[in-house]
Amino acid sequence: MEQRWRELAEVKRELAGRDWFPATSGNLAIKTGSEPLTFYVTASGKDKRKESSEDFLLVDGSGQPAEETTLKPSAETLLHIEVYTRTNAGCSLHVHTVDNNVISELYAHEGSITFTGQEIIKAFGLWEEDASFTIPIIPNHADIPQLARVFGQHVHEDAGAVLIRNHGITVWGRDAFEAKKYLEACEFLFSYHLKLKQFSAITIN
Ligand SMILES: CSC[C@@H](O)[C@@H](O)C(=O)COP(=O)(O)O
Ligand SMILES: [Zn+2]
Repeated sequence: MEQRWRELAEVKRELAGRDWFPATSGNLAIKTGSEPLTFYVTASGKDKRKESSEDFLLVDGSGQPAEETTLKPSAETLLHIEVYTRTNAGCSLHVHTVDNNVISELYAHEGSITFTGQEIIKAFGLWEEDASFTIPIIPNHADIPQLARVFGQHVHEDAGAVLIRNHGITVWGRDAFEAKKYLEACEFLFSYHLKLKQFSAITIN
């Protein structure tokens, strides 16, 4: 089987092991060609914890299947297209977790959340002692083309992350390794932040 398929299957297996695909949520993509754009994306509506030869399908730059298939591309394929048309990223990952949903709700009114003073920020390639990492938070538009347009306004670098309010996070990187590293660092920061908030509240009250 093709190398890119195997890489994406490996990422999917690891994220499933973390239980980051509740209730069929989540979708993953990996670029296979740039001119013209083609990428593998998860098939829509499946339990992403399960593994099969029908987990991914190849799509083109408009999100249509690039080969004969009965599979439907992820409902959120347009977001992955934003990543691949605006940057040189090679892999994009979207997961729903309780932590990323709670963080997105808590900081939605600010439009972003910024982390600083944490060693794990180095995972984003930020090595200075006072480095900070900001993740934009966008509204969860039901209309996917509109969601993709708003999402695309925050996609500038080859690696990055955007939270969708009470929905989930989409993270991308130059390759599968970097995208997964970013995702794990984001979820680490969310979990840390929520725990700290909870313990601080208990101590104060
Ligand atoms: C029940 S999960 C909600 C879905 O609408 C969506 O947000 C999601 O992440 C999975 O959609 P999919 O079409 O399977 O890629
Ligand atoms: Zn989703």
